Amino acid sequence: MNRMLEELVLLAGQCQCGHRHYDIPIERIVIGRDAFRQLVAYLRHKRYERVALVADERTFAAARESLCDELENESIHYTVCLVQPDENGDVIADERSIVQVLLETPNNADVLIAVGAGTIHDITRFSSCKMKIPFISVPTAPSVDGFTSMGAPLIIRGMKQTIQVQAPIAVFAHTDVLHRAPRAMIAAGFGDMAAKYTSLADWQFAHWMADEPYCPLVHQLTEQSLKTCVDHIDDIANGSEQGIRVLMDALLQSGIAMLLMGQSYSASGAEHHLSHYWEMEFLRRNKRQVLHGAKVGVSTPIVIEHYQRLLLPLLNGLEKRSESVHEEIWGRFKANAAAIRMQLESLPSPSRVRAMLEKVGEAALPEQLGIDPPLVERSLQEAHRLRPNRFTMLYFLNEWILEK
Ligand SMILES: NC(=O)C1=CN([C@@H]2O[C@H](COP(=O)(O)OP(=O)(O)OC[C@H]3O[C@@H](n4cnc5c(N)ncnc54)[C@H](O)[C@@H]3O)[C@@H](O)[C@H]2O)C=CC1
Ligand SMILES: O=C(CO)COP(=O)(O)O
Ligand code: NI
Repeated sequence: MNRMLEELVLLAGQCQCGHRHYDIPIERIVIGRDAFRQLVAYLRHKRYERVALVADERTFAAARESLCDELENESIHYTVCLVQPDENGDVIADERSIVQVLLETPNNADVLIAVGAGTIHDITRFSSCKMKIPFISVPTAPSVDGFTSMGAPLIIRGMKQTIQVQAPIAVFAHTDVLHRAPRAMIAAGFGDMAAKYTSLADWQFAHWMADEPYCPLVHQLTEQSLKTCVDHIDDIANGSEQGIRVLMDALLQSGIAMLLMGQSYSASGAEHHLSHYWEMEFLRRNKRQVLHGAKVGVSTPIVIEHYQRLLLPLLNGLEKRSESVHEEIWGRFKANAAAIRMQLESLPSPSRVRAMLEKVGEAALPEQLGIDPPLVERSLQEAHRLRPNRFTMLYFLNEWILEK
């Protein structure tokens, strides 16, 4: 794994895309049965004496025995902050959780350790950055690609917004812990990767249409992570050791791809915006949350269907510019029409994506997650507004083609 890290640092250093890539602050990535022993050796090497663990009740239970034994054997002093769930039993990366971590972390802590999945990482990532100390990642489930990124998607006053803060300085993933994670979380990890079909297409589109910063290397790294997951779908579906490892490698690599851009362009397109919209609506309705990867998994074929249904006819009638579309925007669309068509036609069919999701034990349709058709419809019309500076195909359709 560290070879992968070294290669990425080298590749990023040599990249000719013209954008300044963010430095990768991650010094070590360990995925294995001795991850916690190596974590303790790393803490010693860094001379960290005051360590603050951030977890929730479930994630702490998943890692406690092996992790705390190692820390205690080496007499490393640690405190534990167990982030409290909300009224529905969900731990949310919001103001309340952040304040709890800030209150319960000793002022002289040297480092925070996120012991959990996506939510605990985002709370820890944000809190540690504000405390001006580093954080270390201990993933308890291969459920998202956010462990190695620098963005923290937070719910602030009910709105899901992503704030760029910091990446971890090291990742220690214990394979036994990951292996014992609920199957739904492993399936969700696959869902977050399947979402890259549309996030990459949207990113490429935004670059063509609105000069959004773009890097072929970051695109390629993300695409490669997606491909490896698809190639090993049987292993992931079986939850085999090999499958978990492949999935975790892919999630970490996709996270580093985001980190290189300092933004989630490569990993989050309209399918993520739909998911964020649903998440905010569930919070408003006081409904139990649905896993992020499950939501972006089901939204991916919806977005593919939507794009192919609405954009292909536009591409077939390029001479008929509707009055509503700005001349320059239409000009760009026309100039890139062949590439956009190829992009749309190379996406897998919605039924193929749904079959993949079903294979890993993931929901294929939003209804299976309690997301009703009117909510899906509304999100297709409004979710692009959550990220108004991303020129996704959904943004293009809603702002220039459909609403006017
Ligand atoms: N920073 C970034 O770039 C990214 C951030 N995210 C964010 O991550 C969040 C979602 O994270 P998820 O990992 O999907 O869910 P999560 O972190 O909210 O965890 C879901 C539930 O699973 C439990 N859990 C975790 N590990 C467990 C284990 N080993 N055994 C039993 N229970 C366990 C947790 O306690 C929690 O109740 C979203 O807010 C999403 O926006 C997602 C992708 C990228
Ligand atoms: O979930 C993510 C990538 O998988 C991050 O996306 P956002 O930047 O939209 O929060
Ligand atoms: Ni995601």
